[in-house]
Amino acid sequence: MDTRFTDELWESITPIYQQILEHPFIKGLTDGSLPAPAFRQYVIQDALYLQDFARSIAAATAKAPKDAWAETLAGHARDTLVVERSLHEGLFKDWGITTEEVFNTPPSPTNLAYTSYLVRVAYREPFEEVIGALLPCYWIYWEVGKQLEEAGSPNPDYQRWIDTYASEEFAVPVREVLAIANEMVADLSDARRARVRRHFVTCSKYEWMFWDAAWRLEDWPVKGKE
Ligand SMILES: Cc1ncc(C[n+]2csc(CCO)c2C)c(N)n1
Repeated sequence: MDTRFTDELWESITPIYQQILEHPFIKGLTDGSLPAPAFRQYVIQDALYLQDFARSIAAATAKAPKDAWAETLAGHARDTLVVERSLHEGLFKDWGITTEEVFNTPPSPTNLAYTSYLVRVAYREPFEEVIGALLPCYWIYWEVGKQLEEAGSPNPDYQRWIDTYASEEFAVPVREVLAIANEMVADLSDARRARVRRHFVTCSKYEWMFWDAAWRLEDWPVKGKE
């Protein structure tokens, strides 16, 4: 498998990835210093994020030029809703929050910006650009999961989160989407590859911002009747 394209993509986000590893939210997962309200805000916002993420993969499925890719992506759209929800629902139960309350929570400004970007790319741009936008979500979580696994966490909730993303089970969809990314660029011009990379970099920044927003307990700076 020729991985030159995805190697190049990762190369373009190394400074962003370093800043993710150094972020106090990520450091706080392993040393246990992450305040519980920040983790809780993260998990609630993530449940909302996954609804739109799943729909963006479904849109990529509809645009896939090869049946094999459509088949893979259809499975990911389903698994996003089913598998990750199980991690979240266990936590909501422990915290005494109902799923209704979670889904009635307004998305934070950063969450809305990130998901709106994903959905916009998914609905109006060509297949390869949608994959470029979706890829950081898979890949960064896998790399972060593997990195944090070595250190572990004294907090069982944080350890469970780390275990989810460091697991071999989670590696399968990551490898599948990386393979699609490398295959899809075979006949693409440099200009079209550059557009894929642009989305990849933008969404990698949003991944940093998503953790940062929870860390800051980000809220809307003005209030309406919610
Ligand atoms: C903000 C945010 N970014 C990435 C993920 C991880 N993730 C969500 S869906 C999916 C694809 C496979 O189900 C992956 C890897 C997350 N949970 N939250």
